[in-house]
Amino acid sequence: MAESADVIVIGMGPGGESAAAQLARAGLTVVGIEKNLVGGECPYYGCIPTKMMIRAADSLAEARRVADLAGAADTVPDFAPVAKRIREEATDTWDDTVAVERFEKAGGRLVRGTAEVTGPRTVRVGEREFEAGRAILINTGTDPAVPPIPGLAGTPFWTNREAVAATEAPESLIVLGGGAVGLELAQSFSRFGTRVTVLEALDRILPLEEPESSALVEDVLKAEGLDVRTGSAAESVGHDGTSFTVQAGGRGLTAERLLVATGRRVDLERLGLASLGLDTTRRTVETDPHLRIADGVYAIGDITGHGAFTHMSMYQAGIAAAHILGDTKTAAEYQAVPRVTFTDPEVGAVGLTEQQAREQGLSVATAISQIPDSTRGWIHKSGNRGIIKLVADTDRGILVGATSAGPTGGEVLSMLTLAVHERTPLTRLRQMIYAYPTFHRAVEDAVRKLA
Ligand SMILES: Cc1cc2nc3c(=O)[nH]c(=O)nc-3n(C[C@H](O)[C@H](O)[C@H](O)COP(=O)(O)OP(=O)(O)OC[C@H]3O[C@@H](n4cnc5c(N)ncnc54)[C@H](O)[C@@H]3O)c2cc1C
Ligand SMILES: NC(=O)c1ccc[n+]([C@@H]2O[C@H](COP(=O)([O-])OP(=O)(O)OC[C@H]3O[C@@H](n4cnc5c(N)ncnc54)[C@H](O)[C@@H]3O)[C@@H](O)[C@H]2O)c1
Repeated sequence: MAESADVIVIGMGPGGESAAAQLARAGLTVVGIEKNLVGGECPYYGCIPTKMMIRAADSLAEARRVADLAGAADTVPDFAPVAKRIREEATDTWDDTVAVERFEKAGGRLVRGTAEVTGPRTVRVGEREFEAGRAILINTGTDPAVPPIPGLAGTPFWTNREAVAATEAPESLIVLGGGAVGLELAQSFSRFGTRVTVLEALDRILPLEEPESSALVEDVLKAEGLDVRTGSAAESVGHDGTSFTVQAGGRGLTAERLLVATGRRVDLERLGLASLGLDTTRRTVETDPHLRIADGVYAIGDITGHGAFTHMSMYQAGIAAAHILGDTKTAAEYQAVPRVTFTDPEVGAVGLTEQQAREQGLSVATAISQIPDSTRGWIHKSGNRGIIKLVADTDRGILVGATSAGPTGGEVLSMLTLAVHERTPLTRLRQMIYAYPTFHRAVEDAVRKLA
């Protein structure tokens, strides 16, 4: 006989966990189904452990800047404290007991296993059947995509999941993919002494961001000694028991480790979405403004295709949970989706890129200011590379997109996110007071240039 609950949450990623707890606290009976770890990719294999690596790697880079600014500092990189932090503070050695207890304390019931949707109100986990009285909420996220490169399958390559479990920095590393995962890990390991090569198939790294951001980060990485090759897809991979060999662009590269960071994949077929009459060959599911993919079935997070970020998953969780609880007014808005790639310099961006704005037929004006030309950037000196780029819709007199790359670029982004979100008139941005000497004063410079 089917076990019943008001709401069944499939996949307890950041958004699933949050929505499930909200709904349980509101008094609904909630079953959360998770096949691996409650909390999902972000705390155990993604955001948190990688940002711990970045924090440590950046401290090494900052110490190396002492020579330019304040005398001398010797650094002796040691990966052991990072590995220890990731195990003990971030992941409890990949144990989710604390998260499970938190969910149960909120009133939820956790079921371990792989769930499959079998109908608009029914879910199967192995031999067990579940029936949802009110809703099914899907938050199953993504897995690393592994390209079909000859020789790759069967080798002991890393994805982000193995990379964050490293106990030492490898002597050498080849990174396939110059997106956020590849670059954050490439720069971190390099700062610990790893010899790093990045192979990006397209003609620039960070291809989803502004070309100026791609050029900036490529420049900085190369100056730090990373070998960054764009327009360079791996043709074959080999492993001799000790090291990897990668053929790319007619040349052979060798390294102790290989990191595959070439994007993510979803399997809507295995999730059973055909039972809802949905097309399971797609890479994402189509949601309505309340995150419904069918009557009474909600989807949130990476699988919705609105940005594979924890903040998106959490944002959508709030809207879906509210709708399940009867709030039919609050709807998802996506005109100001912020994102930050935590390289040094950080690349923050919100809304549309210039190319996206032009493709939408907007009447576009752009302006760029250089962080080193700002007073704060000039004072900062070492490690001051960065830009502010604004993308305006001149018909409406508002910003539709912006990039904030530089030291604390992700933090400076906040005011630009607010401006895009609130559609603040450019005239008002011109009239506001920007504190001196901050990095965000470079925004004022760019706003003036737009005029
Ligand atoms: C290396 C790395 C670094 C990242 N850094 C950042 C960052 O700094 N900032 C940021 O915002 N984002 C970052 N991300 C992205 C972020 O991790 C994801 O966007 C975030 O985890 C939200 O994903 P999600 O909610 O869709 O679900 P996920 O976190 O992917 O969780 C989905 C859960 O569902 C479970 N599941 C899947 N299928 C089933 C099933 N059939 N039955 C039961 N359970 C199932 C999985 O086991 C998993 O626990 C990073 C990602 C990576 C890989
Ligand atoms: N700071 C953050 O918020 C953060 C950090 C990491 C990941 N994420 C999220 O996780 C998702 C996955 O990140 P990702 O970096 O794996 O994916 P991505 O899609 O951002 O980048 C993958 C890169 O690999 C390249 N590529 C694809 N196939 C290749 C091949 N065979 N050889 C060489 N290059 C190849 C692509 O052109 C692309 O540039 C992203 O969508 C991102 O939103 C976010």
